[in-house]
Amino acid sequence: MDIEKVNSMDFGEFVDVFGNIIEKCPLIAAAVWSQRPFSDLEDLENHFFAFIDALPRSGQEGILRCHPDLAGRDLQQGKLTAESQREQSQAGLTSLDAGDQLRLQQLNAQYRERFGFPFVLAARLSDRAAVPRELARRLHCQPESELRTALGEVKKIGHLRLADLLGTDPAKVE
Ligand SMILES: NC(=O)NC1=NC(=O)NC1=O
Repeated sequence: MDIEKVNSMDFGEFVDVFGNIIEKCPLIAAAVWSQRPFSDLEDLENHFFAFIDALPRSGQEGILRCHPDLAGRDLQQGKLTAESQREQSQAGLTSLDAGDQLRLQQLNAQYRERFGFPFVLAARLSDRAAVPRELARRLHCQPESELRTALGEVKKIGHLRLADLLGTDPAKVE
């Protein structure tokens, strides 16, 4: 998909295609649409990220709260979005043994208790051994820096989802 095609989309098509770049936050695509035309695919991505950066803290935390837990209830109940299902499956989270699953649930609960939002990590860049390790590490971070870290992960997830849609090379994950 090239940038001319993106710039030619009407509102409905744009939100249909890009509505889940940020998990369960189609509002962001709805807002970004009105900023077309985009000079290139990176410019499109930067508009998504700029929207997130411009939100008040409540909005940024709201984005994090729209993310399903890794190996959490939505995964167990088959309620994940297609993108999230693919990501969590690629990280090996769909085949954890009972012990690993319980440990992740406990860590997720501790993290949510401490920060007030769920632990978010780009699962496609991780694996079943690294997820609990990274969760346990970040559990001890300060709230301000952890919010920035978590939003950085939201952007990595968004970058990978955009790369899938646009057929671009996902290599540039800063
Ligand atoms: N809490 C999360 O980090 N969720 C997720 N990360 C992903 O990469 N996909 C998810 O659903």
